[in-house]
Amino acid sequence: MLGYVRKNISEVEYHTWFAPVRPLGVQQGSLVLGVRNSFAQEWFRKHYLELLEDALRSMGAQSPQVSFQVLPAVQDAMILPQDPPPRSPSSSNGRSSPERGERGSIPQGVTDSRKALNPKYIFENFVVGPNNNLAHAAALAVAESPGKAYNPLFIYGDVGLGKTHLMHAVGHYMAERYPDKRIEYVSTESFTNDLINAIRDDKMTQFRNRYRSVDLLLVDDIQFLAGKERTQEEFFHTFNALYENHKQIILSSDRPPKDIQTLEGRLRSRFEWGLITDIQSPEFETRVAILKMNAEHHRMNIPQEVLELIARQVTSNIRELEGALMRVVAFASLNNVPFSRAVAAKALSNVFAPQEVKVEMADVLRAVAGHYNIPPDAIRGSGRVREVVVPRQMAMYLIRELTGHSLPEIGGFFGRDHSTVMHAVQKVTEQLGRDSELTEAAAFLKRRLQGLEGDDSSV
Ligand SMILES: Nc1ncnc2c1ncn2[C@@H]1O[C@H](COP(=O)(O)OP(=O)(O)OP(=O)(O)O)[C@@H](O)[C@H]1O
Repeated sequence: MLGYVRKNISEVEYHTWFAPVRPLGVQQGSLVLGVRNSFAQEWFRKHYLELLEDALRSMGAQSPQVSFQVLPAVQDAMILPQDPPPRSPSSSNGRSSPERGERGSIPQGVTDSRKALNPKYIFENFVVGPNNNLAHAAALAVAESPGKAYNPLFIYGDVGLGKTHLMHAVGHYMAERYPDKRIEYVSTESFTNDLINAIRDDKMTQFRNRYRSVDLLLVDDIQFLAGKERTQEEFFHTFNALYENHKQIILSSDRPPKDIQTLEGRLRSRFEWGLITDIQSPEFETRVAILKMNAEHHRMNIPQEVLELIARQVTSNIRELEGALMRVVAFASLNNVPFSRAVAAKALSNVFAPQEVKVEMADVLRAVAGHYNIPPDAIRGSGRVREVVVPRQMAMYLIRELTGHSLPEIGGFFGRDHSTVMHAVQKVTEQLGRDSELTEAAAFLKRRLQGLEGDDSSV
């Protein structure tokens, strides 16, 4: 549709109105397009409805219908990680951030995709750990001496480990220091698509102009070149043109060049000219640090133990890690409960295999105190009235059941000896099944401490 529209209106009009439009789906036979505000909605209805219907007709629709909806404003506070920049061919080929002919240094017919860089993906937001420190150091070196340090820089690693983030960071770094430099970020898919369009529309000169006149070329997911001969051929020439002019090239891939099947030998060897570096899955500490940074970034005070629980749950993909944090935040906020390990475990239980929450003695004490509505210190104190003795025995029993602590350790926690704990555990065990109130309390507290029950207090 966009192709049709673009041919029928001016470039400026196209970029002003159509670049921000998002397809929302089909409702009752009508294609629903998301627009930025009610003014745009009105404008589309008045000026572009017919054009859009014609576009659909040209694609074979019998009785095309198009309607417009205002896109909801993005609320920064609730949306934690920013989405990665659009990668689909229709939205990431540079059209979303065009400045054709508007900037002195950019030749006509050439896009400046600096704005396509995700603002979140900067060096300052990149947590360095043993898993990524080499890739990080290499990216920094390249950012400081583009075209000189390592060319090309080839970063590979599994999904969601920060390859795109590092590439964009170099882009931002360069854009800040050298505002006149041209930076192009493109996914291999978009590159391929642009090439296909250029061939079809007889615009190869513009295509070559665009890619061969940049100072920094960032190409994501280069493994998708596999099997695409024409794209490889064109990319080969782009690569050579840039390389010979000492322009920096950074490539990312999910595997090293030698493992990309059906990649032409001459391209493979070029990819190996510079530096090949990988990113591994982050260690536990790095995962916690990433979560902490994300929480702080959004001014959310999330206890360390909650971050640790999330970091234990998601071990390999950082995008998923950030998603898990977002789920926990949304869950706590929707249910209006404070962040706790139990809340986090509950929030994540639908997505990930339920995880054993490691229960600490202090957790049990707090939960029991909350349930019986007495201060924790009273439970650990020396009082002998029934109101504190029952909760104390319950707490000892639950600690014995849910933690790996020994009788003397539990005794130490309560300032008593191990025989007192043994007696308490026996007492509660005997009462279970006989005393319904105590049985229910034990079952409820157990579930809550293991994160299987809603958290209405301060577990
Ligand atoms: N070291 C890190 N510190 C902070 N955030 C990170 C780090 N690594 C990755 N992230 C975040 O994880 C998310 C996924 O990263 P990114 O998109 O760069 O992964 P990728 O390796 O390019 O994945 P794909 O293979 O899907 O393209 C992003 O939100 C990014 O900011």
